[in-house]
Amino acid sequence: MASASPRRLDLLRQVGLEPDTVLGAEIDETPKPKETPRLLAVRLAREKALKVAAERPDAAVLAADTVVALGRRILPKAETGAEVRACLELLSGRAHKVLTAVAVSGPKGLTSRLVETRVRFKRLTGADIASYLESGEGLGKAGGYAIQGRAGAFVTELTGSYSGVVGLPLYETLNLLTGAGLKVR
Ligand SMILES: Cc1cn([C@H]2C[C@H](O)[C@@H](COP(=O)(O)OP(=O)(O)OP(=O)(O)O)O2)c(=O)[nH]c1=O
Repeated sequence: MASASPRRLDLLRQVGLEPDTVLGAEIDETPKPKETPRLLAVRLAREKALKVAAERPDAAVLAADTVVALGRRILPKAETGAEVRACLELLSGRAHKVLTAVAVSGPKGLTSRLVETRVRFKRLTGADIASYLESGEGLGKAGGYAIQGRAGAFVTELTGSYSGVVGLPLYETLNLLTGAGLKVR
């Protein structure tokens, strides 16, 4: 598995899969000029899978990438409290999309899937944002929040894949692994 994300590993384990090796794939995640959120997610997932596949030519490699988008606007992976606040202010009271791409490099080559989930947040109060910032949970997360934590209480509607929002859409991942000729129990 080409991921340094403990959440992705937890999701795989949730369905009884245990990767032989877990290796982070460090790549440049900067969007290209005018790149759409969907194309960005797919490109990065594929690049992560290929990078680790080059290091481990005989292994099957699974990678994923999550991008949060408001229309065509890509929200950053929030690295500071100020970025978390800016993301939450944008997401408050509206619907956004979480795009997670999964890529598998296996015996049949490289394949990928894109999973799109629409998430609506309640209108956030100043107190909601302040206490979320204090929790620190939004740091390092695409779009500045993690649905599996306190921000779960901000969600009024979700259409798509919950596991996709957390970082690895399980139904599509299992299908992709099976389609790539890998045996998954
Ligand atoms: C929206 C959202 C994102 N996230 C996380 C999932 C991803 O780990 C992260 C998005 O960044 P990614 O670049 O997709 O992943 P990563 O850098 O954490 O891990 P790796 O590339 O090694 O696989 O945001 C949540 O945990 N919960 C959420 O609700």
